[in-house]
Amino acid sequence: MTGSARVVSGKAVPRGAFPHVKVAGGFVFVSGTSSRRPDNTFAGVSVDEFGTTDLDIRVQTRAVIENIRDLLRSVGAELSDLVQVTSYLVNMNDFGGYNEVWAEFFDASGPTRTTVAVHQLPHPHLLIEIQAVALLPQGGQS
Ligand SMILES: O=C(O)C/C=C/C(=O)C(=O)O
Repeated sequence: MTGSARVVSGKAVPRGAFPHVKVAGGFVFVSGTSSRRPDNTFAGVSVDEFGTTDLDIRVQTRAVIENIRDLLRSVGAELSDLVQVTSYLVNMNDFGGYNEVWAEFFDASGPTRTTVAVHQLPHPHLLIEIQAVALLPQGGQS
């Protein structure tokens, strides 16, 4: 297969036969990433004793970006190396909270971005998933 693919230890295991990251042609391709933790719980999700579920777009967005940061670091790249991002929201009413947290990490010199709403993500507690491409810096692990 083309490129160098990695499943990164210490991160939530992919829920299918695909890697977290693939380095190819000098770029790092990051698979769709959620707020899922290594123990398969989710940041930004709380359920009370009655089963009432609270989903927090700000917490989920921050966790997704931090998960992508960790995946990039596994090959020697950083968030500042991102060149293109696609974000998937299940509800565009979350756009404001998502955008607010985004701006804690990036400004208009950062990656190009496209945000779309999708019908569903791979778990009902997910509000957001992000897929990204970074330029592998000199000294990164291809
Ligand atoms: O890994 C997750 O929690 C969410 C992302 C899943 C995918 O994008 C996928 O399985 O293709």
